[in-house]
Amino acid sequence: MPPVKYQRGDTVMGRWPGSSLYYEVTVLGFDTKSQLYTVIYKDGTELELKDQDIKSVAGFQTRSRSRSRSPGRRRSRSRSPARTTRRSSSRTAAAVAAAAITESAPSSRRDAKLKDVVEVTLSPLQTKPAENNSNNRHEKKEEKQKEENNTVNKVNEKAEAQAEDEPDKNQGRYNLRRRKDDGDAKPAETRPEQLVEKKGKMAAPSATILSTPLDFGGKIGAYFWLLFLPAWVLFLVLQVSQKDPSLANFPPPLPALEAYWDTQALGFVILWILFQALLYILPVGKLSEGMPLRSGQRLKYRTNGSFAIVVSAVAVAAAVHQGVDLTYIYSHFLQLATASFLISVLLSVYLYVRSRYAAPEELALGGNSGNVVYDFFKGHELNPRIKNFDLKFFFEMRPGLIGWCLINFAMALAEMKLQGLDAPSNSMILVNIFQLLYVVDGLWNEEAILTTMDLMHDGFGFMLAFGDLVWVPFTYTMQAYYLVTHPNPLSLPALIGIVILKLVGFYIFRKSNSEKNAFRRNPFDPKVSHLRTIPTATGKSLLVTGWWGVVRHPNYLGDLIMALAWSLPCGFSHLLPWYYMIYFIILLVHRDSRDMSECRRKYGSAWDEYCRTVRYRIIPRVY
Ligand SMILES: NC(=O)C1=CN([C@@H]2O[C@H](COP(=O)(O)OP(=O)(O)OC[C@H]3O[C@@H](n4cnc5c(N)ncnc54)[C@H](OP(=O)(O)O)[C@@H]3O)[C@@H](O)[C@H]2O)C=CC1
Ligand SMILES: CC(C)CCC[C@@H](C)[C@H]1CC=C2C3=C(CC[C@@]21C)[C@@]1(C)CC[C@H](O)C(C)(C)[C@@H]1CC3
Repeated sequence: MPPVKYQRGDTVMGRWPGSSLYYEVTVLGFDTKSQLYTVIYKDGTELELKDQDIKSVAGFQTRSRSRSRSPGRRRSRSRSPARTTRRSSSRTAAAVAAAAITESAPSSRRDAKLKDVVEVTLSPLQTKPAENNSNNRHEKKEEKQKEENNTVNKVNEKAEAQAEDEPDKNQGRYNLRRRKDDGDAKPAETRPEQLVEKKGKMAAPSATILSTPLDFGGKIGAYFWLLFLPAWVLFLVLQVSQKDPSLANFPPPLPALEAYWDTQALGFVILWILFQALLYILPVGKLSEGMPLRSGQRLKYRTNGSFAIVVSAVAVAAAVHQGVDLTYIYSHFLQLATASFLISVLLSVYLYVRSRYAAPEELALGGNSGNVVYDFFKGHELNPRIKNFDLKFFFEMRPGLIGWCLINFAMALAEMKLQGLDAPSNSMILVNIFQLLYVVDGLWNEEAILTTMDLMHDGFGFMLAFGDLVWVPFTYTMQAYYLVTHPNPLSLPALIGIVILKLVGFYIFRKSNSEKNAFRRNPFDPKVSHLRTIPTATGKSLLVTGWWGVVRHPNYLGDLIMALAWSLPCGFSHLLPWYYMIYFIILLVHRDSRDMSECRRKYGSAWDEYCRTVRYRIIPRVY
């Protein structure tokens, strides 16, 4: 094995893909497996380069002073992938990297240019594992399509682009591998000392595993959240079960210890999860491909969520028909929550233990700090699987999500029973239908979850396990639970107004999520190919018109409008049914800033350009 020439933190000259230009870069790490250096350009763009595409700074500085080309000339040789419009061209990745220096010339500059061209053209295709061949073909096609898509959008640049097209078209052939763009976001502003270096158990001896900066208050924060989140759910469950759940009755009295436990409740939760697991593994429905991983691999997911919810609904209806009293869920809410919590803890422990044996490329960079508690909380392994059974996907989309609808339905039955009604109240019907629509839509468009942050970037640990099994089913049902004993009759105009609000929110949410998903899957898709984009150095582009040109997270806007429509049917007597709305604002604002810094790290100046073009984050002209 050749020695590792450059060390983490070294400043060297890295070739810009598809050109003979070299820029000053900092080495972030070396992957012994792929034999590639991860380097960061001055504008924050990260790429993976081969050893022969890196040169020491010393030789360059002397030569470049006498031989630097004019920017115009430089541009005609190489088009920065992070450039789309004339306006942006001066600021983008390569251009911003102040230290752009032309290729060193061993004897004469012409020879050097020639040498470069030959070097690049003859560079062999990067060979990938045989089992990925079809995927690779797909990826290449997709990349080509992306490139074409970008070219179509660059109206102002047509002439310039023509002259520059060749290097980009050939990019797939160069051995200058692009930094993969799935989950390997590393901090643009990261200086080597900020990077966490860790040797994975199964890693080759010198493999450097990078981790993104800590989130959620770091290591101390992880302790806090581990204690706070279960305590908060307990508080909500106890508070909502009070006759008067107002803040005047805070804190709710703690029940005796034995009141938390019911073995039958644990049995029901386990049965429910197993039932959902059975539906998930049935060879029914589509097999969808996830986004490319750091290893280049694309996982396959069984996206049969609609099938699962339909079968679940039939099973529940059959059970009710057979005389099963679903109001048990209402009367044993605390015990069911405790049982689910226990399962989420056991699941998280299992996930953490198995993650210790995972290969480095299987780890989530966000949960790879080296601190046991933080990594346990945030999720260490990106896509834990038992054979083809994807644990993160399954738990995020099935038992808790479908369980949420089951609990809401049980609350409607409990309302009828306790209030002596023949049918649920209007408010209860609205809450049930609205949230059912949300879940059914999520399952119907299950494939779209594969391009969300959780699936692409976040590891599977306590946060998501608890979120999926406890948080979603036992706190998202707060409105329905509240309505069981706190009726809130709605006037017809109020009802119509709330329905309209929900539909508006749903429209924005669905359209924007589908637009991004369609674009990420195939930028050449006629549904999205007319949209303008900003290319980035990773090969992915960013939408700047359509929904993603209105605000940076149009899907969050739609989701928040829907959340408002879920709380309104409960009226204004108490704060508790508004809990979801308040929590959701905090969650989405935090998620937005997490995503902002991830994208800044991934896309460098292309992201800045996007933010300059699309100025507001979630609410147009407000935030
Ligand atoms: N009910 C609930 O409890 C929750 C619901 N949600 C909902 O789930 C859905 C998914 O949300 P979430 O996973 O947070 O994030 P998004 O689906 O918004 O995904 C963000 C990613 O989209 C890509 N992206 C960002 N901007 C652009 C652009 N201009 N063009 C193309 N791609 C872009 C980036 O990934 P890349 O470039 O790498 O592809 C970015 O990391 C949302 O609708 C949200 O409201 C989320 C959390 C909780
Ligand atoms: C416990 C923590 C404080 C927070 C945990 C957050 C999780 C509960 C959420 C993170 C992202 C989620 C998504 C959905 C449910 C909530 C969690 C898991 C989602 C499946 C709901 C249905 C939607 O249609 C969706 C877009 C598929 C959602 C994806 C994100």
